[in-house]
Amino acid sequence: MPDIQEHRFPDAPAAATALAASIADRLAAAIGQRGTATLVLSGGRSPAAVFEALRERALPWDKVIVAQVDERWVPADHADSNNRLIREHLLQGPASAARFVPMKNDAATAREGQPACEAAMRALPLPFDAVLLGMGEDGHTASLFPEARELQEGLTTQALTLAVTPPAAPHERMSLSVAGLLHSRALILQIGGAAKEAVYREALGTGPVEAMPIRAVLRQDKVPVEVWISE
Ligand SMILES: O=C1O[C@H](COP(=O)(O)O)[C@@H](O)[C@H](O)[C@H]1O
Repeated sequence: MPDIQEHRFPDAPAAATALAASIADRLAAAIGQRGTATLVLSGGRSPAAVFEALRERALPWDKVIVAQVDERWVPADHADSNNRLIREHLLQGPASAARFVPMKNDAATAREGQPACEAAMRALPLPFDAVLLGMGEDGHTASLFPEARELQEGLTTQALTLAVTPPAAPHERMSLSVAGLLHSRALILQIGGAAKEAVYREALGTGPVEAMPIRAVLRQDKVPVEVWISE
């Protein structure tokens, strides 16, 4: 089992503020030690408030590299684009000086775009300083979905990235693999609300990783995991 540290908050705004402060401290420390910091971000609904609190933090943003945990293969201005979420909620004001390395490229499909995406991720300083994860109520994290035909590949490949067609969610995706997620100094999992906390508690129990891919993060022993829970 990894070192799992839980942080609990009475509501989402309190969790977002505290999590943003913790991430900012981590980035500042990385910049102090290595000159740059690499922050790898999830999309979906959960992280917007964290992004908004984080962009208010005083950091040498030009030394921060922002990359993605996963991306829907849609144009950058699409409502479902994680790229758009990051640009609109984080990369504003002083934080716009950060270097953003999006996953999506010009290829027509995620499968065709994967080699260039892989090269772009491999060109980043490794290990990443922090990876912010979300989790769906089906136990998926990044775009590693239960029952996706690429799930085994995502769990076993040594490539950092893979293309995924979700079985029950829109858009072909690009996702970090488990190996990609574990190229990190810290994995930070956001859990909002009672339903997701129940899924997270279930994932801590026994059962196959394939049924709840978040277990691949919760069962490894290479990278410490922080779980930020809001009620
Ligand atoms: O599809 C995705 O889902 C997960 C969870 O999203 P949320 O909306 O339930 O917060 C997210 O972590 C991932 O980045 C996203 O592409």
